[in-house]
Amino acid sequence: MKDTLIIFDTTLRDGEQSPGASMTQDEKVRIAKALERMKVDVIEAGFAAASNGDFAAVRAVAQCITESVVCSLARANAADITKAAEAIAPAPRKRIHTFIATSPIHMEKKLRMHPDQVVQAAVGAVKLARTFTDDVEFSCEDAGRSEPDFLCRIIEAAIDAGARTINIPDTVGYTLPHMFGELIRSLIERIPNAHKAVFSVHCHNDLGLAVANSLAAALNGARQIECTINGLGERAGNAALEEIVMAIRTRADVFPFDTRIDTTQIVPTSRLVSGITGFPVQPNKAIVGANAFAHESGIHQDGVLKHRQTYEIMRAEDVGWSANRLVLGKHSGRAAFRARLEELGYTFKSDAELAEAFARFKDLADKKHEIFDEDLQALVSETQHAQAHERVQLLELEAMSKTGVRPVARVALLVDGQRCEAQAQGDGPVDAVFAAIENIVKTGAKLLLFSVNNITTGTDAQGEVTVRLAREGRTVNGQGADTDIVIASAKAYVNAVNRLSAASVLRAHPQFESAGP
Ligand SMILES: CC(=O)SCCNC(=O)CCNC(=O)[C@H](O)C(C)(C)COP(=O)(O)OP(=O)(O)OC[C@H]1O[C@@H](n2cnc3c(N)ncnc32)[C@H](O)[C@@H]1OP(=O)(O)O
Ligand SMILES: CC(C)C(=O)C(=O)O
Repeated sequence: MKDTLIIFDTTLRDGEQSPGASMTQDEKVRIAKALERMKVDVIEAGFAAASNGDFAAVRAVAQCITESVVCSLARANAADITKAAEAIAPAPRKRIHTFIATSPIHMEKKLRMHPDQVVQAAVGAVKLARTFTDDVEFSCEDAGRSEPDFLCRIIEAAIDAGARTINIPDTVGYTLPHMFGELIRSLIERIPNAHKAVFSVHCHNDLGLAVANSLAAALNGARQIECTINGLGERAGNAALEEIVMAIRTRADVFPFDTRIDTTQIVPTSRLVSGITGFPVQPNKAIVGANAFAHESGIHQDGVLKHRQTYEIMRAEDVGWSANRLVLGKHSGRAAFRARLEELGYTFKSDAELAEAFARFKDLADKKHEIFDEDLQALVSETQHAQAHERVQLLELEAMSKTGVRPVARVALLVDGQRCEAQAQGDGPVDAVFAAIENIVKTGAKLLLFSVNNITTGTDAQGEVTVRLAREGRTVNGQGADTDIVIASAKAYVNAVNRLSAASVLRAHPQFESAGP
């Protein structure tokens, strides 16, 4: 019988610390539900003391998650811990995760505390957290650059104070796998009460070693790994959940433990997180990249056709992709469309939602001869997202580009049920389209990012556009997909406008309220 490795997902907390990845409460709840479906053991829902919005989001997650443990991060002080306890209170299974830095540089330069004060703060924090829940985790921030003797001292004290999980973060991604593994092994061996706690690791990817360091730690006794979907996280990100889980599953001959993760949920969850944050997954990303199970060269294709395992170490279906190339086109019907999407892990909430997605699929099939899984996933997340927020809809778009003439665009939108039209010139067709939309919705928002990715290959590929808008301290990402990138851009802009509206920013904006013909 193998040990169980606890998967602690921090997409909603450390993942959200990726610059530009902030999520609304509703989006966090959708991600938390997907994580629960995937059977993640612990969901770090946020940092309750960070803001009222973070508090409300942690609470909303705590109200709807029943199987996974819901956790909030808290500094080692009473105010943060009390807020965390209040936010997670509705969850049937709850954890407070308190932390303080233990490296000489952090203690001296950042906290400006003597090591004795740091130990005292850690003990006080753990004791206070234990008055709210038995499930308390303590992290030694920047453990990767901390002195092992001091780590032993503070961890022993934290366990005595009641911590049941001890997390050893490599906060700045500085360690190397053999060193980090050795650190974990020696801590477990040297700390007399180590057997009373689960040892955990939280690795950052500054040198691209987060997954390798996490696995080295687990091979040396850690039994919890903290990770995020698509490896999102502060700076270069955290260890990617999908890589950790699939390395352990695929190399079961090496790892004396397994996780409880339902791996078929990996790809749908990755797509959901990418759609919500606006961070595209690079095509060659392990497990969840569009090319992760694609074979391009003849010798490889020949090998795979004769015997799949010649070039595949995992089955695409096991992580939520399809093994066979999807053959869906303009002659397909609703039943095949729905069945294919169900195989991909999507369910439709209503017949209306299915009908809308199917209509979009037919439009797309008219324009491109091959529809891939990624096209379908983009199409469905667009439909589901549109239904959640659609206050503004794109009805018509005409953009004109001609050498020597300033591009001009005309758009027609449906704003709260009213048809509105406008036209504008711009430096390019996309600029003109954005200006025309702004002439109607008048958000005054600042465009922070515009990026185009092709979802599949070929000149008839769908372009997936991400637009980031900022207004009154609120930043949102909008996404749109189409074979025509000007239309995809307009959809993305309208999507972002809807998100601003959903975030209440525009409700208070009189010009938006009065937008009309
Ligand atoms: C490694 C990590 O990922 S840790 C998590 C990082 N995540 C975040 O910081 C996101 C949420 N943070 C926030 O919203 C804000 O930083 C808040 C609300 C927590 C604090 O805001 P402010 O009170 O304005 O403080 P500010 O962020 O400027 O500075 C942090 C303060 O916390 C102290 N601090 C940092 N870590 C800890 C800790 N673990 N325990 C106790 N105090 C700490 C710092 O020394 C500093 O104190 P000082 O103001 O007395 O110098
Ligand atoms: C708070 C801890 C776990 C953290 O995020 C880090 O050290 O990177």
